[in-house]
Amino acid sequence: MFGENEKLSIENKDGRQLKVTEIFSTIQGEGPNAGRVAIFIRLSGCNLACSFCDTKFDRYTQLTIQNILKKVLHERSKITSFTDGKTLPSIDKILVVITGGEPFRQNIGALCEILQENGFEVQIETNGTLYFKIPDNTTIVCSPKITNKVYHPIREDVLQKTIALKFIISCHLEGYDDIQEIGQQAFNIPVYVQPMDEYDLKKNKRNIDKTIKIAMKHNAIVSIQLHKVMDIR
Ligand SMILES: Nc1nc2[nH]cc(C(=O)O)c2c(=O)[nH]1
Ligand code: SF4
Ligand SMILES: [Mg+2]
Repeated sequence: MFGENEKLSIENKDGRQLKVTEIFSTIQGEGPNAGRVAIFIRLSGCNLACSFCDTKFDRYTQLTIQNILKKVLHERSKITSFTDGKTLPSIDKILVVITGGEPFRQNIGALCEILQENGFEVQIETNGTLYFKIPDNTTIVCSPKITNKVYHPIREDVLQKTIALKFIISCHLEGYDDIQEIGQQAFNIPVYVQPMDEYDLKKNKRNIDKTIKIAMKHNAIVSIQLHKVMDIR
């Protein structure tokens, strides 16, 4: 959180066990799936240390993917407990979001597969700098980062599966003067702009104003962190 985490490199293993910080059900608060019921799997560690990072991900338990699935199924049983397991027809599949930290620091291919075999839709939140092979119908929301004025470009293999780009907009960090358009033209990916939460009302107001200006200029889509508005996880 706030750039105080140790930068960790990729763990090149078979992905049968993963370092997991938390598993919980909530409402996806950001990007194209905002508002959807979702089960979050937060994986531990990140290869970057952004000064504005709003997440704790150092703590972890090493879990087999079978145990992760068990916990996800338990969360699903809580969500569907009012409906005898049947959800509304509008909710085709329940969404599982794999985030971090940086989820592609670990080999998440087998986890995505087992989740999809069990009827879940899987979406990954990534900073776009790391990648492991994932099944075709897994989607990626990529939020590229700038640290110490350096832009970290999105990898080509990440872009191939990216359904939305999410730029975090701040008035107070150099390098966030405007959205980068990397990937937008070549891949025709929808662009979301989200005001950075700097835990300061005045700064946040300025970030919102700037986000709106950028949205207007680029015809981008504004993303507000819904979970923070609702004061949930
Ligand atoms: N509700 C909720 N939605 C989110 N969307 C992306 C999140 C993240 O931490 O990656 C997040 C999160 O932490 N909580
Ligand atoms: S890439 Fe995301 S999780 Fe990693 S330090 Fe930056 S904001 Fe935090
Ligand atoms: Mg978060």
